[in-house]
Amino acid sequence: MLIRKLFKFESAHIVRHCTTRRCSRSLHGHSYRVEVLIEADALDRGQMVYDFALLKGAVADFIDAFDHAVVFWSGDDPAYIEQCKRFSERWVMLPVSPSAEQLSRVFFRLIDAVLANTEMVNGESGVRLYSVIVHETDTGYAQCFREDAGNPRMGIIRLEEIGFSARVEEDWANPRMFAELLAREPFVNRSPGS
Ligand SMILES: Nc1nc2c(c(=O)[nH]1)N=C([C@H](O)[C@H](O)COP(=O)(O)OP(=O)(O)OP(=O)(O)O)CN2
Repeated sequence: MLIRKLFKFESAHIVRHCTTRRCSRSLHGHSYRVEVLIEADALDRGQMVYDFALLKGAVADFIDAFDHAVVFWSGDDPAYIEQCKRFSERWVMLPVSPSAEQLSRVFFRLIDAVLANTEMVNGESGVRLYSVIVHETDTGYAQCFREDAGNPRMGIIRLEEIGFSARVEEDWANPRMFAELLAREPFVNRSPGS
């Protein structure tokens, strides 16, 4: 069975080498919507695949990292990167260009790592990330499946190569969340309200 949770954020980017000049040469923003689809073949003690409330912790915070942030590719012009960091205290650096496709892969890698590192304490079983959909506009979206997230022909996404600004990390409930994820320290799946 599948469940789906919707998240929203607004952010700015440039997508180098895309076909339109507007997109590849001018900083512009989008109101993104992110659909996170999770599957399981069993239900927890609450008779749920995975309690929606549990997605309001680390998963929500990782997506919120992109909110009111400028998102750039580490392979972009160093002068542009320097100015992004200088004039925006909220920024996210990615090892891939911030197209909708790559954002869906980045979110897949992050959320998959969160779930893999999560200690399930309410009888959840076989909980797996199925897919992530990133809507860049009302009319265009990209959908990442597991085989896309790890596809080297689309670019390797190593979590250690993602960078969040200090301000972004300070805004998280746990500012050490990303460092702990990289260190494979376990998350406990309690919701923020419990
Ligand atoms: N496959 C992709 N195509 C495009 C992407 C992308 O990430 N993946 N991104 C862009 C730009 O970021 C652009 O700003 C959005 O493109 P577009 O849909 O053309 O934007 P509009 O505002 O014109 O949307 P309409 O709903 O069609 O008015 C370009 N392409």
